[in-house]
Amino acid sequence: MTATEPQVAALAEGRRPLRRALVSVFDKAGLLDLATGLHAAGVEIVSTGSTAGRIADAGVPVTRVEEVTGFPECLDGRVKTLHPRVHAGLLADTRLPTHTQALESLDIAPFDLLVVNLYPFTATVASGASPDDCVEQIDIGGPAMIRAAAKNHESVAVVTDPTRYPWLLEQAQEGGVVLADRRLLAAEAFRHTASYDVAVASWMGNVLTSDAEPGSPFPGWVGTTARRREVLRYGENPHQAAALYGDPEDATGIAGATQLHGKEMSYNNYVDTDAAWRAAHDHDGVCVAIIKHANPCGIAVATGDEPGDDPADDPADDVVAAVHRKAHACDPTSAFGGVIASNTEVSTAMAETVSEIFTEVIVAPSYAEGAVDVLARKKNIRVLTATWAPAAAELRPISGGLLLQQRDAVDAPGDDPAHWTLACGDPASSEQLADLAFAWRACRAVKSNAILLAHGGATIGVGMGQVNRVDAAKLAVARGGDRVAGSVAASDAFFPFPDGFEVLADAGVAAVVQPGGSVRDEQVIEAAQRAGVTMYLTGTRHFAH
Ligand SMILES: NC(=O)c1ncn([C@@H]2O[C@H](COP(=O)(O)O)[C@@H](O)[C@H]2O)c1NC=O
Repeated sequence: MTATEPQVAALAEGRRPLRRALVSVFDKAGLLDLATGLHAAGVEIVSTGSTAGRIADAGVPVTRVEEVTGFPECLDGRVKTLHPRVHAGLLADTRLPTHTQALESLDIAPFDLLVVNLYPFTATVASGASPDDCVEQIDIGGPAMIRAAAKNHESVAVVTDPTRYPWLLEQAQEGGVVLADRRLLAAEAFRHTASYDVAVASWMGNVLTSDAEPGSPFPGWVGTTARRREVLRYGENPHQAAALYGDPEDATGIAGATQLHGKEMSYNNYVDTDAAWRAAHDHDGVCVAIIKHANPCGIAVATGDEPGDDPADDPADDVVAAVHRKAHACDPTSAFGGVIASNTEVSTAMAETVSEIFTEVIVAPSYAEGAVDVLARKKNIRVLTATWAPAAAELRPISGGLLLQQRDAVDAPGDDPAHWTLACGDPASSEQLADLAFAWRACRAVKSNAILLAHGGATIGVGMGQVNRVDAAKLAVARGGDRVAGSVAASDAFFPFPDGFEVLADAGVAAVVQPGGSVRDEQVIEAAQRAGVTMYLTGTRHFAH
């Protein structure tokens, strides 16, 4: 038989012809178009159980895999393709005469194409299915075939993603798949089985059983996989290349945020937006956080005194706009070029104010009608919607390894003022207690050492990232200016000496909340007593490094 003109052209391009395909897919989307197209391109189709049934029902010729193996599918589908006649056909390197001779002597035809997608293990686990049902959805034969074909990409093209079918049919019509594409497909295939195995191994080691040490939530192994979502213009600095990774199908959190307007997100935008989003979700009720370089330059919450409650209020004003104004008033100088996060819908009134301020990013769960148009008056502001989906644990790379810790949620007993200990002074008034509770939650968003001053449900001075608590207190007081007298303060960790506290007392702070637990607590409390300052101890610490 002599080659046709298109076949000669295809061979000259290095295309490997597709003569025989094995198709075994759980997700049948696009299957009939694929089978019809492959058949039209002259490809012989071998297929499993219900995949073969669908193809045959569509009137496309198909060979059932049992006809190839001479062995029935058995054990409820646990054994279908796990047979030397399948795997020899997928693994024979047809460049090698010894392999082709072996196939001939065993009367096995090679496969040029494998199309497989796997049992939906992750979706089954997510559905809350029983352990037996989850185990049943661990695909064994599919990954075995994918790995075999991917290893043998010199001879076989392997497709695991149904979105590739139209492309595959084009290749079939053009005479086959070139080696460069077979290599790409093989890499995709191994990533696919690797991600699948990470999901199975994580479930087996964390849910079905656990090798964590007694009292510890951490398993003996962690696996994580991520795909490139976006190449960023540059990293933290212009000379650093950077990209965003994650699960492109996961629309949660800041990595999965939707951008409604503005320039592309930068590396620093992502870092700051994540910090802002987290800060805005550390509070119940309406909260707006403004972040710069991962530190707050203003956080505020609704206290019930905002516009909207009183009929005399300006109808064009509202709670979230007022909360944003309070947050912005903390440090307008630093808020220039900041990132704003609101844990509630952004109103047009808030959008009007924000549109007057140079802002890098604004993120919220939603925007009132017209609010995005108002924000979009500024060409560059990035406007995002996102969902709040905090991970239970956080990974941080260090040289030579990774640190893993539980997320620092503000839900410890010490985060509830009802569990605080009044160490000295008069019990705080209800307004002061509300401000102390707010300050305590807000200081979790500040890089240590953190001292945060608050009044009226808003930060008024933040001292962050200092290597001693005295300087953090001085910075907070300097930023608070004439608003400090009568305000309240929170310290993210204990005062090791009275000096840091004394900076606050000298500036007129009326009440302080801190974890306590220093060997010099007594001296610190005595200093508070002398100064007539109310001091509460939480017993909980909120370092953020
Ligand atoms: N056990 C086997 O030999 C086997 N071979 C292929 N599969 C899987 O069976 C599914 C297709 O089965 P069906 O054509 O019956 O719908 C595919 O998701 C494929 O990955 C198998 N099933 C699970 O391991």
